[in-house]
Amino acid sequence: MALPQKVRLVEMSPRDGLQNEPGPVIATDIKTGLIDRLADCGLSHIESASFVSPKWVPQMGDAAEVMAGIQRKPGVCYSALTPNLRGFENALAAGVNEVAVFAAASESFSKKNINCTIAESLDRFVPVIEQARKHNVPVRGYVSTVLGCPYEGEIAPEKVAEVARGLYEMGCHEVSLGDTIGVGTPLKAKRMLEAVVRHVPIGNLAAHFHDTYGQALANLYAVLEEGVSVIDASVAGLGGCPYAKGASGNVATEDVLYMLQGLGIETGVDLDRLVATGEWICGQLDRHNGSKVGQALAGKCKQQEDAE
Ligand SMILES: CC(C)(COP(=O)([O-])OP(=O)([O-])OC[C@H]1O[C@@H](n2cnc3c(N)ncnc32)[C@H](O)[C@@H]1OP(=O)([O-])[O-])[C@@H](O)C(=O)NCCC(=O)NCCSC(=O)C[C@@](C)(O)CC(=O)[O-]
Repeated sequence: MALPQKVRLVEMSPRDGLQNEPGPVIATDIKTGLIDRLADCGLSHIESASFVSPKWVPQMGDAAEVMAGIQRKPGVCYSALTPNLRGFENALAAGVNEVAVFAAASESFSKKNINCTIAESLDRFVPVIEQARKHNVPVRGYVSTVLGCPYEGEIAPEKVAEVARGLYEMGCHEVSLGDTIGVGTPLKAKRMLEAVVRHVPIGNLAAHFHDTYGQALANLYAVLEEGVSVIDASVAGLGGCPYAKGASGNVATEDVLYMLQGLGIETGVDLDRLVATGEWICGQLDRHNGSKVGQALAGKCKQQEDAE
C-alpha cells in the first residue's frame, strides 16, 4: 500500500510522558506551559491529563487544574484518560474535548495497571462510553502490550485483535495500539496489524510505540506502509512504563516528524518549534532529551549561535 499523504500526530508528552516522571509532583504551570507550547507547534491533538486515581498515578493528580490552566487554541483537541465513570465525570466537568479508555491485551498487565481483568475493564468502559455519547464527547480506546508484555512475554496478535474489536464495537472511534514496553520489531508489528484490521478498519487505528529497543521508527514505517495514518508520540521521548524497568517513553515526536518530513508526509507541525519545546521541557525537568533529532538540531543551533 502507498504511504499516507497526511499523518495526524497525537501528542502524548503531558500525559504518557509525565505520568511516570520520578521525583516530586511536577508543578501545574510546567504542565500547562508544555501543553500551550505544543499547541503553538501546530499539534492538533494533545493528550493533556489523566483522570485516574491520584493514589495510583500521583503525577496526574492535578488533572482538573491543568485543564483549567491551559490557553485553549481553537481547533486543538485536548483529551484525557478516564478509566471509569468517575474519571469521565471529572473530565467532562474540566471541559476535555475527548476522553480515552484503556485496556490491555495481557491479563497480567491489565491487573497491574487497572486492577481488573480485561473482560472487567471492557464492562467498566460501557457506562463511560454511554455517558460520553450522551454528552457528544468522542472516545478513544487504547490496547496496551500489543507486541509483548513485561509479565507474559509474547502476546498473540489474535488477542490484540479481540480487545481492539471489543473497544471499537463498543463505540471507540479510534483504537490506539500500544507497544507499551517497546519490544516490537517491524515484521511483528505488521503481523499484529494484519490481525487487527480483520476487525477494525485501518482508518480507525493509531500506532502508539515506545522506543525501548530503538525499534519504534522502523515499526512505525512498517505500519505506515500498511495504511496507518495516526501516530502517538511524545516530545523529547518523555515517559516510561512503571511496570517495566528500563522501558523508554513513546517514540519522540521530533524523530517521527523528521522521518515523516523526509517521506513528504504532511502533519502541520513545525519542527523547529517542537525541538525548542523538547529542549524547554527537558530543562524544566532537568532531564536528558530522548530525541535524537531534538539533540542534533538543538546542538546545531547552539553551534551557530556560538559562531555568531
Ligand atoms: C482504575 C483504578 C481507579 C481502579 O482502582 P482500584 O483501586 O481497583 O479501585 P477503586 O475504585 O477502589 O479506587 C481506589 C481509590 O481510587 C479512587 N478513584 C477511583 N477512580 C478514580 C478516578 N477516576 N479519579 C480519582 N480517584 C479515583 C477511589 O475513590 C478510591 O479512593 P479511596 O477510597 O481509596 O480513597 C486505578 O487502578 C487507576 O486509577 N489506575 C490508573 C492506572 C494508570 O493511569 N496507568 C497509566 C495509564 S495507561 C498507559 O500508560 C498505557 C497507554 C495508554 O499509554 C498505552 C501504552 O503505552 O500501552
